[in-house]
Amino acid sequence: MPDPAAGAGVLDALHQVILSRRGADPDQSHTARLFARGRAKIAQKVGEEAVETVIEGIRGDTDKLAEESADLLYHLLVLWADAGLDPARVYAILDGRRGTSGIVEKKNRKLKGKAGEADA
Ligand SMILES: N=c1c2ncn([C@@H]3O[C@H](COP(=O)(O)OP(=O)(O)OP(=O)(O)O)[C@@H](O)[C@H]3O)c2ncn1[C@@H]1O[C@H](COP(=O)(O)O)[C@@H](O)[C@H]1O
Repeated sequence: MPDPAAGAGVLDALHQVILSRRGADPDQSHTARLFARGRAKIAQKVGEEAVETVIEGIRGDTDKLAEESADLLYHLLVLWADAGLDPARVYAILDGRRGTSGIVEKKNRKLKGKAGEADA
């Protein structure tokens, strides 16, 4: 039964389940099947789910957008696990950006790029 009050902790719980599927039977676990098919296939699935999410976002059906977003997040977590990326690193990056406007961040990135060109 889905918990309507479930928060982002769901992602941590899912990450743990995904890690537990490494080396599991691909006939019993979809995650194990993805791991067995390899990084390129997992990445392809992330791309497909991203496109489906974009389509539902444009259509504006929030039920379908929520479903596709869940598929996207699941496959993204599988990709992170396969690549050995701890989700905490992504969360730390997001957390580090808190309070910095995206517009300011983009300007700083451009300035850093120009400084790098001048150094070269
Ligand atoms: N959140 C998900 C989740 N979201 C989507 N999917 C599966 O992803 C698959 C997507 O189907 P598609 O036809 O798009 O992809 P495909 O079967 O790889 O086929 P092709 O693209 O190759 O044609 C479906 O089988 C979905 O069930 C998921 N499978 C698992 N989880 C979570 O992972 C946990 C562990 O699952 P298992 O590893 O299967 O035990 C589950 O308890 C869930 O919490």
